[in-house]
Amino acid sequence: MQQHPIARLNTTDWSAVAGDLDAGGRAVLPGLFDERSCAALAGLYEREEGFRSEVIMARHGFGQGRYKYFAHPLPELVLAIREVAWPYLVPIAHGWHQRMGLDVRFPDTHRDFIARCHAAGQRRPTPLLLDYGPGDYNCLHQDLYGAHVFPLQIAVLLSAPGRDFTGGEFVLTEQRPRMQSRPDVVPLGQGDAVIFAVNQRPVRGSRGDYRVTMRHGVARVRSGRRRTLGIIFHDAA
Ligand SMILES: O=C(O)CCC(=O)C(=O)O
Ligand SMILES: [Fe+2]
Repeated sequence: MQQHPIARLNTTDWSAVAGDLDAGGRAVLPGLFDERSCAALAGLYEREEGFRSEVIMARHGFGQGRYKYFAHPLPELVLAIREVAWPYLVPIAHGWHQRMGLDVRFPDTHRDFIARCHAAGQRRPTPLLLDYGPGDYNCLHQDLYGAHVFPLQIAVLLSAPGRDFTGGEFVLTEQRPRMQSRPDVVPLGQGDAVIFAVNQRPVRGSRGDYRVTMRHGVARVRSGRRRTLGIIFHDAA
């Protein structure tokens, strides 16, 4: 039997994750969700209750497709992932902040970070479910929702490529100083999670660290339906 997502987080090789994030601004956790967890989460999209809003992406020029932000109380699994992943991700975030010369440091618990967001007026939950049909896509973007930003986020692919949909690749771009953006397609299977940079990350150069700017998006879905769970650690203004 496959491990529960939380057990899977606790047995992850986080130094390997840190290495991947330092090398390329992203790390894949294969099979974070088993098929049952994927189906349970993806199936929530049709429900009326449990969400604070739905966004039709084309109306805002964000792409084509739709997404729903969860309302409080967040699904238990989403809450648990943020709380359990937090202490593993904070040292990585601190390493990046130190190398980028940013003063911000994060508290020991995610709960305390949320309290910080709330005190600054960032009170709306940001975890979301995304839903794409044939022809849909997600333009390159950054999930910044206010001054308080945790520099890493997680997306979990809930649908099975090849079986549920074709196309719809997860894409990152990296903008290096004075250079054009470099694309990075991240192959994901059903239940795989990708941890990636929200905004900037440090890269080691011959004369010390410099910053690159990351964006993420989704290539056109060719056929079928593709659903994703997005986990952002800061709340929104
Ligand atoms: O659907 C995806 O894979 C991308 C989702 C996304 O933009 C996010 O989780 O912030
Ligand atoms: Fe996003």
